[in-house]
Amino acid sequence: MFESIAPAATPHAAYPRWLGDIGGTNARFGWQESATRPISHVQVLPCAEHPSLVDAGLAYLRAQGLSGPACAAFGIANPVTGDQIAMTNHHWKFSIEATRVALGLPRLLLLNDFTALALALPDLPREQLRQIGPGEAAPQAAVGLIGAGTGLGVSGLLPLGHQGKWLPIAGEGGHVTLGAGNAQEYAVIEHLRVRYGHVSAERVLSGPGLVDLYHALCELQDGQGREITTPAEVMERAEALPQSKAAQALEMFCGLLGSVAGDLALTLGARGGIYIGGGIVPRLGERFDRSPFRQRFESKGRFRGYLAAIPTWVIQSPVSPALQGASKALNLTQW
Ligand SMILES: Nc1ncnc2c1ncn2[C@@H]1O[C@H](COP(=O)(O)OP(=O)(O)OP(=O)(O)O)[C@@H](O)[C@H]1O
Repeated sequence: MFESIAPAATPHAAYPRWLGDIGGTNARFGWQESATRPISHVQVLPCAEHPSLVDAGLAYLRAQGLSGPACAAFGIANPVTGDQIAMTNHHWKFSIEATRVALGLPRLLLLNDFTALALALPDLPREQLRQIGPGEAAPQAAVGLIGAGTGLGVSGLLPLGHQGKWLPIAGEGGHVTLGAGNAQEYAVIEHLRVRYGHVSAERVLSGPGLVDLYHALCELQDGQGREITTPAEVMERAEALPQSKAAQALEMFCGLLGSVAGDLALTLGARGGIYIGGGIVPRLGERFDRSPFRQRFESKGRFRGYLAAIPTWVIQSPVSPALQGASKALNLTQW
């Protein structure tokens, strides 16, 4: 529990700061020299090219010629429930304390990557958001965050009183059970259930999930299409062949994302809006705007009107805003 989210005195406010956003595919690092300076030295390192987080971190510091951070905060695509981390969608496994020592850090804070991203939402410039559909944010209302990348990240912010303070959510909403909205989705989910047992939202709403969804549609139709093995290939084929199974997979992906985002909005009472992050949706560009996303977001029976009033935005920031959120987390006590 959070006892307080008031800004802490030093040493938590120490600089320079080393910031990280560690996903299942990419580790993004940045550096913040002082409270008044923007994050600089941003570099993306493919996780697969480094045997451990320590190796990736040291490679970053070497490449950028940086040393001696006063503290560090890394968002990571994982629950952070104690000292031991075993990444859900990558093989890195480590002790936070051993990592702190190996990197020579006076303080290392690890938090969920979408909790970090949620902390950055109130400061996101409007020009880095693209609204999908209608709706207007209610002031001082909860906001939701969902993002498909290697996995499916979910978080949000709950308003604390009326002083513009927010409580970020550290949950694992990507692993909720995925529900079907029509017979075709039901058939795909049933196909995946036979394979995985539990079909979480992430089993479909992620990069690997898009490939599995495409393969499920192939199996349920003509059995052709196994040569496609990456989400980028599914997207390319969908773009080239609008009647293809790849295009159907992408439509279904967007519709299911809308449905899960609508569930999140209902659960949180997120009348402040739903933000869409992660690496997949921004790559869809305007195709996402034309997709069934928004219709499925609103399609919740008697709550259609409630959802129609809630805005949905795609985050289109050039630099991962989770780095800013990680920096903000360092200013909060109890982290
Ligand atoms: N050109 C592309 N088109 C579609 N998908 C792509 C493309 N390039 C990469 N991807 C997919 O995007 C996903 C990575 O997204 P992102 O960069 O958000 O990941 P991440 O931050 O490392 O992951 P996460 O935080 O979800 O664990 C991977 O599944 C990858 O295959």
